[in-house]
Amino acid sequence: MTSATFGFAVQATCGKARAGTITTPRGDIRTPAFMPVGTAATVKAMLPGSVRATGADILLGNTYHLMLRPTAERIAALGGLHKFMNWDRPILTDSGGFQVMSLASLRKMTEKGVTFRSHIDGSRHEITPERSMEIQRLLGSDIVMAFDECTPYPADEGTARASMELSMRWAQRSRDAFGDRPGHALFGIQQGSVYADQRAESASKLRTIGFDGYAVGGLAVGEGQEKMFEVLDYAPDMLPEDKPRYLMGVGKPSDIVGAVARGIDMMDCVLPSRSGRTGQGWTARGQVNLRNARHRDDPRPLEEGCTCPACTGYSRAYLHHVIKSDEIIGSMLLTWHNLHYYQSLMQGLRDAISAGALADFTAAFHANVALGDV
Ligand SMILES: CNc1nc2c(CC[C@H]3O[C@H](OC)[C@H](OC)[C@@H](OC)[C@@H]3OC)c3nc(N)[nH]c(=O)c3cc2[nH]1
Repeated sequence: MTSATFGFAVQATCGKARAGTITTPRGDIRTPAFMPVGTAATVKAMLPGSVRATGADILLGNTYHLMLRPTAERIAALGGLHKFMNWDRPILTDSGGFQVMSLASLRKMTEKGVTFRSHIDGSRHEITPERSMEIQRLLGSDIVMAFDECTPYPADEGTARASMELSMRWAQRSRDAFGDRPGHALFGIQQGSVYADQRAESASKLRTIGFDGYAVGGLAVGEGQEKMFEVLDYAPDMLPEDKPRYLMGVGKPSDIVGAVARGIDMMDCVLPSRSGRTGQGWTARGQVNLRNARHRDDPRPLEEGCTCPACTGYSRAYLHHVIKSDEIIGSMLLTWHNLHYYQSLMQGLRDAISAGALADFTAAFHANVALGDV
């Protein structure tokens, strides 16, 4: 299905959890959704067709990385990011602030924006809300993130407030610069660290500006799962219930299950792909380290019953061998399995919400993990 405009409809709820559909001109996104990370115009070790085969309806691109190499202007001249990376479904791009603060050197932040030196060649660059909107327009992304500052953790109340208020001024500038682009969405990003009053002020300011979707930012920055859930017990409720809610940078499978139960509709994380490249398999019974010698004679698949190419075509012994030998196929197979597992988890969550059975699903999820891998 496609739609000329950007829309969101909830089909079922179970407690605070929602099962819905985001409609875009490039296709529908089933929610709750997990979005694989395609930082430099590729989901590492995967072909786009493979990413789709895992069940992904949307993937992520990175403003910071792509503006530095090959540049947004070059991608635009070549027909935009979808054509460039051969992915014709929806793409969401982050606005660059988080990456600048985590990757670039010699950063200087002012009210205007952030100047920095590229981590690739040391060249000088500037990102402002206006420049971030321009880059994301040049890339052609379907869902554009407002330019914000992800408040570091921990932050005292004064620091958090100053950071949140700056991000809200940048949110207004992002909205003004984005303009009117039918079929494209602009998402605002709530900040306020772990302070409920600041989270409420941020949400109120974002609602006044008006966005097509709302992200919960400033989490998964070292606060730990307990503290993150404490904030998620109230922060998503402050955002409009008729718009998608996106929790940025999350997370482990148990993070995802807990976030969905608290009203989150979209998530992204490098974990399944990045850990796949280091030989870590994610399964219904927890994490499996394929580098461990215990697998070297094991003829069984990584996960019984999994229908991914790694589990239907290969043994643990083979996966152990190619990972220890640092063979490229090791990254390919484990990335594919992990993304397949994550998408299967999302399908299970969507089905459970639609059946009004999220509590049972959650209990079974934790019971399986507790069994551990054998
Ligand atoms: C991990 N905890 C985590 N990640 C946060 C990201 C970045 C998400 C970003 O995280 C990687 O970039 C580093 C991904 O690339 C490796 C990006 O995918 C393209 C992804 O973009 C949505 C945040 N981004 C913004 N703009 N604002 C945030 O408050 C925020 C919070 C995060 N917590």
